[in-house]
Amino acid sequence: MAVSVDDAIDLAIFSFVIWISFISVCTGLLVLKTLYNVSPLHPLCKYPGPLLWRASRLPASYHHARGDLYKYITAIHSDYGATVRIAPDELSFTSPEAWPQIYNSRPQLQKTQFHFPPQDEEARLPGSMITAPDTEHARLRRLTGPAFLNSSIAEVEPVLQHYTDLLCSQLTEASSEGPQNMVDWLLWTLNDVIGQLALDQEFLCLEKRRMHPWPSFLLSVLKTTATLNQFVRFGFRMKWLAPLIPKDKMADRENFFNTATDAVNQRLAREKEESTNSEAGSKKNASMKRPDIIGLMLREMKGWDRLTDAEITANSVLIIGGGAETTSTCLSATLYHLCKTPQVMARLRSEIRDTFVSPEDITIKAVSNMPYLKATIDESLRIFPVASFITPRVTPPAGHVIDGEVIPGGTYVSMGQWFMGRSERFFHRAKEFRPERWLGPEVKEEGPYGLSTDEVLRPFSLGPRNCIGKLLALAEARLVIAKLLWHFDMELEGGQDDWVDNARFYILWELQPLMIKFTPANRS
Ligand code: HEM
Repeated sequence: MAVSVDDAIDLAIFSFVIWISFISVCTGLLVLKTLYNVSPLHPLCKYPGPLLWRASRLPASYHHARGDLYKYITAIHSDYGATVRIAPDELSFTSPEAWPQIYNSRPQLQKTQFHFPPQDEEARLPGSMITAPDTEHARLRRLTGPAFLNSSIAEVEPVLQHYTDLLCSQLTEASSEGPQNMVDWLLWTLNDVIGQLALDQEFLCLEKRRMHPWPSFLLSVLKTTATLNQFVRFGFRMKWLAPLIPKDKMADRENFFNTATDAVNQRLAREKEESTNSEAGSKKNASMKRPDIIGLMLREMKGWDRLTDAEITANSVLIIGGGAETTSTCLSATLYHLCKTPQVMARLRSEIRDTFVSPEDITIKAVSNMPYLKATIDESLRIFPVASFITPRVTPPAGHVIDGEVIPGGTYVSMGQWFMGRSERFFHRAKEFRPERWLGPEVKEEGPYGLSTDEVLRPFSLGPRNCIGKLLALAEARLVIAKLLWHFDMELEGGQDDWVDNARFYILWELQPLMIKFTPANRS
């Protein structure tokens, strides 16, 4: 049937009116919602915060994607107080009492999923422990936890020693070429360690002085994720956003998952072979032929209570993503503050050089007994908390008491850790890098708030979903700092005053180059 010109015009006008009505209704609803967000009717109306942030999630999402959200949260706490509203449905707390109420309550508050790569429909691997729902998480954590105990770390010590020594010998060579970018060197070292521990792979980052494509890929994914997740927060589905991701990135992703899965499969096949060949048939002996986290995990699994191969792969990938960049950031920040504070550097150098006659004496056990070294790392995690913004939790529908107030259901809640670490409210002379504050005779120094230093901050979070790698991270950090200071004298190249200020936090940190001049230690 032929359509007349008049009919076509009517249809076009009708469509136009429908669209205009639709857009007007949506805009009207949006305006109403925005007005409601800042009205006295909103359940969070009594919590202060900048008008735009209370009205819409856009400012928080924008700054999250730019990597400077932590700075804005800090500024909002400075301007508006201890508990602030950083989005229509989100609060940030700074009262230390709120830590366990958010991160260690019974039952657990649900963890939000907006900070990690979303599980799309075509996900190649199951979720890892960091995103798993609580019930599943408990099982994953029970099966992987033993691989991160002090006794397990002692077993993988040869790997940590090997790469720390390699870092020192490579730096000895490179130091004659001029100042070195320690952000790179430390990333290379920690990636070499974690590649060996998590996937039994030699990444050869230190040897080739470059990042291995896998950790590079994971870091780039995390940065893109910080942006994509903001769209997901506004109701977009990951599969709608996928076409926006360049084809070569998708190919990298495919390649990454294939090679990671192959690596784990090879490692598991070797385990089976070694287990069969083992003279005594003892699984314990087989697992420990080459010390790594997979071997330690497998040793703990019994009968039906096991991780599937895909779960081992997913969690190994998580450990690569979370285990190297975190510790290397802590180490970069520690070196930066040491170089900026010569009296602290001198005291720590004396502690290390007076204790150890030769570098072979520097063991994980020995460095765990050095008070000033330990205090220096604690102080570094105070002034530059690697987890500046720990994943928010959501209050249950019936509400939840935090810091003496009933917080309405469905509210996102988190702690302003960056603000707390730098606040005169909690720490005397908070801007100074002063490890001495952690060295009280019996207890740690008491801050203005009346709490000892280690009660204010939780750099590794707390509760059942805290950092599984805390002991490993601290062992690595102490070992690397002790060996670097034993071998070298160090000096910053120029002031680099903006180094901290220029850092960006997505899910992990992106740091500016940290240029340091190294000279072999003067032992006269
Ligand atoms: C200075 C170094 C580190 C810091 C400050 C740190 C901090 C944290 C924090 C705050 C969390 C909780 C995240 C959340 O609630 O979303 C976490 C989780 C986690 N971290 Fe670390 N981390 C460090 C090093 C490591 C290392 C070396 C590893 C492994 C080798 C590791 C593996 C993990 C894993 C697997 C989780 C998830 C735990 C779970 O969900 O049960 N981290 N980390």
